[in-house]
Amino acid sequence: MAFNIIGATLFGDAFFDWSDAAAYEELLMMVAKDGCFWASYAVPPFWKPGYRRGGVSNGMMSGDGAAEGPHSAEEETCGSIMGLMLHVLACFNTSCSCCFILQLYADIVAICNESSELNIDDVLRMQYLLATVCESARLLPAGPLLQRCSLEHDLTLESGITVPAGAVLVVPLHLVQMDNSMWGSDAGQFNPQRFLEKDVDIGGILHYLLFLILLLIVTEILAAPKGSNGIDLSTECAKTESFLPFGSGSRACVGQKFVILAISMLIASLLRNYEVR
Ligand code: HEM
Repeated sequence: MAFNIIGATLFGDAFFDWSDAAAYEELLMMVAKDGCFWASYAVPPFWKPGYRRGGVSNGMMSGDGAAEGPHSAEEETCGSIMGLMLHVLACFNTSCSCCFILQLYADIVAICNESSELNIDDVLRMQYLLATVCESARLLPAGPLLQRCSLEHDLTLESGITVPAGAVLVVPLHLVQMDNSMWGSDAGQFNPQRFLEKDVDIGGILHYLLFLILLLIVTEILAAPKGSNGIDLSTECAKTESFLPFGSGSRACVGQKFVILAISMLIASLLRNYEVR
């Protein structure tokens, strides 16, 4: 009810179809995001007339600065409820971000205390930092897809599907990297911790090519039974294969280790020297 009254007040029914569930959800997300953004600024609350007169326009508002009369007590109450809800959301997000940053900072400080100069070996020991960079690349891969094409031969996948020679196979990175069956029910959430759990090996990701060669040696040449060395190789491989911001296989990005280390080094240097607000 609160959303409908506020929505009708702010956006007008002419601008929005309230029976459209998907659009409604999108609107809620937009309001939530806007709410978090505006919550950090000293602007009048958006349910007050001054908010619109201030010329705020985000595409869904009329933005023409039309004069509003004083709002009713009901509208004010709904506005307060809405504001409270947005603040709870903002507090939750803020506390999550603080936790991540504090853990990162703790990781960096613990290692930097030992030496004054920050070097690659230090960064390689910052497991939480590396995990954070990997988790960012998982949720927001720089490229949306990978492509593969078998030029000469048809390719039969394990599932039995045959991809004809010459057909371009597109791998949608976002879908693979947010696959619940691979990453768990919280696949859509930012959680660097997942890379520190024992069945995901950051070293394996950083040294992916080496990892594949080792895997080949262990599983095929020596024909060692799976898990004989205490690690479930099929799980390791599957997890690593569902982490593809730098591609996979013989055509994987040659710069991937450099990139992860360079980003980690930059973040470590920044967080070590500056307080980020
Ligand atoms: C954030 C930075 C980067 C991202 C997200 C990225 C991502 C990728 C991706 C997705 C591929 C295709 C892999 C595949 O098809 O399996 C690729 C290929 C490649 N990348 Fe990167 N890359 C980055 C930075 C770099 C840097 C810094 C270098 C050089 C030092 C580099 C060198 C290459 C090369 C040479 C290939 C082609 C490899 C081949 O076809 O054999 N990349 N990269």
